Amino acid sequence: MQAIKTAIPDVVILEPKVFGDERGFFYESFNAQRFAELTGCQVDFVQDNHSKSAHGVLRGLHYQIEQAQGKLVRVVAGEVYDVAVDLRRSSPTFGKWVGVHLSADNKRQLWVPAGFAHGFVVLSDSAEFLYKTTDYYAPAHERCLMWNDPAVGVQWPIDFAPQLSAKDQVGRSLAEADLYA
Ligand SMILES: Cc1cn([C@H]2C[C@H](O)[C@@H](COP(=O)(O)OP(=O)(O)O[C@H]3O[C@H](C)C(=O)[C@H](O)[C@H]3O)O2)c(=O)[nH]c1=O
Repeated sequence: MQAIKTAIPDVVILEPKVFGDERGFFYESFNAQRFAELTGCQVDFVQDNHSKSAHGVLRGLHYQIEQAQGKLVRVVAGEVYDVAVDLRRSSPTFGKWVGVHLSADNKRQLWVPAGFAHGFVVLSDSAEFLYKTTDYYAPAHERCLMWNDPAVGVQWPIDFAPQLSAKDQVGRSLAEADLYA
């Protein structure tokens, strides 16, 4: 597993070492010691999530204002464009975003620490999205940052209107959103 830096120092792409042979492939999708070495974070993941979405679905941009979740995300079928937005007021990269293509083919993962809004749009016919979180789901604390706030300016690689849940259709702008310290 190796780490690839992004424009936001705390957000790290992890690229596993894949062992291929005539049977197929093997790779360690998570190793706590290696994760800590590569991210500098000592975390305990408490929940695994798995979602499947059709082409053009955009889930996000979500965060929990209390019980903030760090997320280690990956795609095991298809391809998504995955985005993290820094919502930490005290951060030098407050309001900045990073995006990365995650796919079953590239096997890349993205570490999104607590303090960020997170989401993705599906670029393949469908995508299966797996992720670990550092705190439990807390719906009362869930918030949604609008996916297309010009003040954030995420450059989603789509030329169509994404399919959004009712909740995601009424996301807040950065100016109105609840933020972290
Ligand atoms: C997130 C979550 C949801 N649920 C239930 C609540 C709903 O009945 C159903 C679908 O929830 P929702 O529409 O919020 O799912 P997503 O739109 O995929 O939400 C996720 O979207 C982006 C990608 C994120 O980063 C978050 O992890 C998460 O907010 O699953 C649970 O039971 N536990 C959970 O941890």
